[in-house]
Amino acid sequence: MSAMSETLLELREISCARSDGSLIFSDATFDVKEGDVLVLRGKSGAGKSTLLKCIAHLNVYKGEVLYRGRTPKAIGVPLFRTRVLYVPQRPSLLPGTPKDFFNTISSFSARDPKGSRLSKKGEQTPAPDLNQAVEVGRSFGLDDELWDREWSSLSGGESQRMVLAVAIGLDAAEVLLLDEPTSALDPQSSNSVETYLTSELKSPDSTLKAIVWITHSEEQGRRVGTRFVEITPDGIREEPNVPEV
Ligand SMILES: Nc1ncnc2c1ncn2[C@@H]1O[C@H](COP(=O)(O)OP(=O)(O)OP(=O)(O)O)[C@@H](O)[C@H]1O
Repeated sequence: MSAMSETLLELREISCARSDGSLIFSDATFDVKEGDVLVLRGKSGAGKSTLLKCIAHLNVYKGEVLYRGRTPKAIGVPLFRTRVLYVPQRPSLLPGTPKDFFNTISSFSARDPKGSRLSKKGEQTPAPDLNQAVEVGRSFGLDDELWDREWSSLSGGESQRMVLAVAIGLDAAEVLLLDEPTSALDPQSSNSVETYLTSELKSPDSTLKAIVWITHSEEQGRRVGTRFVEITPDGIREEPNVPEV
């Protein structure tokens, strides 16, 4: 293995405009390295969700995003999106069941147009396993039967945990882009999500290597974060690491 803290993402002068041409934010330039939990903060409407969607190539933007030194287009956008996975805050508009959703995304992850360049040397990328996602769901307190329910029939907190269980169970993402992942959860469920994600990140066998995490909770930010980036109208700045109290 090469040295620790490999660079996974490089953002270079990302800016994003509204349809009227006014800028939502500009000059987002930072790297995401292995082991980072980069907490993204800012007022409501500052552009946090928009920035995550730009990183995932789900929004039109100016500037450049590189994943392991390559552009999303060079990798193939559907595959790139499984490696750098945006996890929405509200999945309620999805059609079908969580199981359907898992299978649809699995098919993107299996479709690897550039062959083995992204997988570990000599290894075939294994097909995602629904059982693994169901396992993760159990650790978040989700009953197995929920996988066959329509998204629209799940509670806000159930669907929020379900989307996370899918994202982790796919076992394809090296970087998760989490958009207020526990906003609808009670403290206990929220804690199980935090614990699961941070221990996954520390496990050497895990595919997951870094997280960009939007939260409005200072406390949660302090519990999970290793780096802190704030979006303000004046620009995007990284804050010095606040020492543990
Ligand atoms: N599709 C869109 N069309 C027009 N404006 C948009 C669109 N998406 C986002 N915006 C605007 O871009 C700005 C940033 O929105 P965004 O959702 O990224 O903010 P946020 O920081 O994530 O906010 P919150 O904390 O409330 O979730 C807002 O002014 C929003 O109204």
